[in-house]
Amino acid sequence: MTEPLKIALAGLGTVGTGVVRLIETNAALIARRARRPIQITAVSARDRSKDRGVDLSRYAWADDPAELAARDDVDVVVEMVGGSDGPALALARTAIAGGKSLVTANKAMIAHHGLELADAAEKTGVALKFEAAVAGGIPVINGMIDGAAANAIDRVYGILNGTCNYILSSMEDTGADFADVLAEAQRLGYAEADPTFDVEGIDAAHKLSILGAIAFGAKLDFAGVETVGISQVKAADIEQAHALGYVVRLLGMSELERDPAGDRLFQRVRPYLVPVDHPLANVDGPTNAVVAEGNFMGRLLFQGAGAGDGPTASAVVADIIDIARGEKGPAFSMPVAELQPFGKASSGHRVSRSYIRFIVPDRPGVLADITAAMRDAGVSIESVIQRGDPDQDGEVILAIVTHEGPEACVTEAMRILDGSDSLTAAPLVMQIIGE
Ligand SMILES: NC(=O)C1=CN([C@@H]2O[C@H](COP(=O)(O)OP(=O)(O)OC[C@H]3O[C@@H](n4cnc5c(N)ncnc54)[C@H](O)[C@@H]3O)[C@@H](O)[C@H]2O)C=CC1
Ligand SMILES: N[C@@H](CC=O)C(=O)O
Ligand code: NA
Repeated sequence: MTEPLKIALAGLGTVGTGVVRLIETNAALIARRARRPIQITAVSARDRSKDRGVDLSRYAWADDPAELAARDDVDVVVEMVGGSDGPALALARTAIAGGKSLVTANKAMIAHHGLELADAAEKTGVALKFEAAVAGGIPVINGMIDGAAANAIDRVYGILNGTCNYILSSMEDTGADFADVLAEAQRLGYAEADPTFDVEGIDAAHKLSILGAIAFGAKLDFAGVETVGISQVKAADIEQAHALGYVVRLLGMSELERDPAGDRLFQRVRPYLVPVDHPLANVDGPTNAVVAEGNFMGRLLFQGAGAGDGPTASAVVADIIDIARGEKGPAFSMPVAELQPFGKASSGHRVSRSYIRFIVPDRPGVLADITAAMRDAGVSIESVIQRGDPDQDGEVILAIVTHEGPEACVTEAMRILDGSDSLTAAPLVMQIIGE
């Protein structure tokens, strides 16, 4: 019998418990595919006595996850604790330095420290793998590194956060309140420990920066992602979008802008209006979808569960199986030293149609102030929609759809209106994506 691959699991929450259940349920199948058994030897979490619905009595227990990296009966450390720094990073560094391969689901840690960890893994000759960190159960990292390896990729974009997609599509279907849907996403195990990371777009930005590094061979640049979340999106925006033939989706968009003076990387996460007949418009619930455009393959669409215990565990165990088969390729598809430090492309010169929602007092002159700001900034208006009566505070929602034009002009119009007494809240701008 071939020697088993011995693994230690740090973190036994949604993902960690899913991994135990998957490895136990599919042990024989996994052993055949991995060409050797996968054996859990030790586990660690905060609370030993908690009932997780899985039997942990066969595995050694460590109160401190860092102890796992020092054990002789561990070949691979699997980090499912979370957090960009703290115990997760300490464990990752110690494991790699000690010659153990690392599998992690932690996009925050990879977005902040992935290059350092990948470099260390190259030096010690171990594997660093993080398929679960981007789009949960969808094999998008493997797909980009292996399946799309022959292509120059110019653009990669999609729905990268299951919690936000669950919130937006539930609000759309049921008219439910933002806070109630978020609480349900937390109960189902989709949300981050701090759900601000989900709703403010930070989690999607972590994933987008990782994806961009792999797709373009770029030096990972999380700080370069322009990030806006969904916390300002109101039920009225979703209704309005629907009336116009769109749905609202939080998208991550990453594009390599070719320029003889030096290519630049555009990275942005924000809510967009997506036409109802676009493939991303039908992506509902915690489902994620990633579109990659390559010069020979054309447009590739990956779609599947982006969050939750089973799908995420599936991605974690796929990485473990790859390691069992001897796969140790560079974490970001090429050695860290070869990744390109592209400059940051700004969004200002990008051309799009925009939806701009204002909350205004119900009095004469307000519309004139707004349209004057648009005129002065060079924004051409396609339609103005005021729906319904003023609410109990005497406020009215006013939505403007612009013609196609440079985004910098919309930004300038918002600057002119900043602090105006014709607005009672900051406006919300959402770009409208094309086909
Ligand atoms: N829940 C999901 O659908 C997905 C989660 N992820 C990532 O997987 C990782 C884990 O996520 P979840 O399982 O959802 O989190 P969770 O909160 O359900 O579980 C975290 C586990 O880590 C342990 N832990 C936390 N702090 C610790 C500490 N200081 N020392 C020892 N143990 C500690 C907890 O006891 C718990 O067992 C995170 O990096 C998350 O971003 C990735 C993809 C999907
Ligand atoms: N909180 C994340 C979990 C998976 O990455 C999400 O909602 O997508
Ligand atoms: Na994935």
